[in-house]
Amino acid sequence: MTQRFSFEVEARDGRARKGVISTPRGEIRTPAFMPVGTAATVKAMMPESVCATGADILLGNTYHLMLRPTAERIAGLGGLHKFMNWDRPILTDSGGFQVMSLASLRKLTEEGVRFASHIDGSKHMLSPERSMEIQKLLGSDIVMCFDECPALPATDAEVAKSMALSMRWAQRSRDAFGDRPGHALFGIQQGGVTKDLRAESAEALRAIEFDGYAVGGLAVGEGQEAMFGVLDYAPDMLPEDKPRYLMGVGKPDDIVGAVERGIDMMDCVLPSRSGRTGQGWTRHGQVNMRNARHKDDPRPLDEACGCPACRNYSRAYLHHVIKADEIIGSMLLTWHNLHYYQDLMAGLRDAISTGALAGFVADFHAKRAGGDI
Ligand SMILES: CNc1nc2c(CCNCC3CCCC3)c3nc(N)[nH]c(=O)c3cc2[nH]1
Repeated sequence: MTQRFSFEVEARDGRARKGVISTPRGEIRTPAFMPVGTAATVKAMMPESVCATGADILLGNTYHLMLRPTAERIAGLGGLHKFMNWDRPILTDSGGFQVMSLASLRKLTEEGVRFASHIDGSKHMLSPERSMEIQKLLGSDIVMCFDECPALPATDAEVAKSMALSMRWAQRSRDAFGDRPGHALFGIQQGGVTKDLRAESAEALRAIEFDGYAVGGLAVGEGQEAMFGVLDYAPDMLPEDKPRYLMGVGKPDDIVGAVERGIDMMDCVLPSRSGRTGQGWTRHGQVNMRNARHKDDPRPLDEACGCPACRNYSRAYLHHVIKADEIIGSMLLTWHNLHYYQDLMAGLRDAISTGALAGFVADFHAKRAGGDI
């Protein structure tokens, strides 16, 4: 087991890369999908179940954990890994994005963001320095810079101003992070959908030097076409030998398109959140298990899936427990969705290592019937 953080690209197919990130807490096979564990739990999943789906790393959340139970309490109890019984790598987001989407009474200044908790209205402040301190208290293996993600629609001037602030915050994050062997700090590229601003942001981050680089500021409502338009150039502006993390993405077809464009890591609440609402994601497309047509269907959700839900239960049963709002409904569909996402990542990794990505992608799209199946 290494005491350092490192990334090795093992194979390429076009712009896509297959590789491995080595950390003191274990290896991360890339391209990787990272399940989201916002409040120190991947909702409806035991940690051993998350591991069984094939996930090498999960996400924690500075914003939620600083409010409840607080980072100091988690540190006092041995850190986030021990607290949530997950001894593999954890990446934590820096909190800025969640403040802007969840908190109220927000005041943004050069210093940082003052806000009121969405839980109890108490007053808090996040800054690059405070975010680094919280992520250190949590003990996360991959720390994200404290940044500002502009809400769309935004003018070029607003995007430029926000990106410049994020780059100053990136320097302050780097300075506050210090030297923590075995722990990584990732910079976050901003710049909206404007190529010149994306280039300026990439140059600013290169000059500061990070262990990995995220493409931020996307999946905020711009749509897949505009997102792919940015991914047609933005990842290649970032250092080729470091991991590239596309934040907040996405649906299965978003993931396939992002991997084709050189992305190595992704996270999204979709498979877990939609699992709780009865949405199943399969190789043939999306299935709404609340639909009455499943009432008498003895078949599994996905014949070709090896997850516990598909091995041991019928669509009729899944439909019943979802409609009855039984807890096992969320458990089974979340498990299935996370298992499917990891199956997809394993397929992408295999395809890249055998130079067969184009065929894999063609087959992926051919299998997906339109609409519900
Ligand atoms: C869903 N779309 C989207 N998400 C973005 C996120 C959040 C990624 N997911 C984090 C987990 C979710 C809760 C706990 C951690 C972004 N985060 C940052 N810091 N910066 C972005 O530009 C940024 C941009 C994002 N776009």
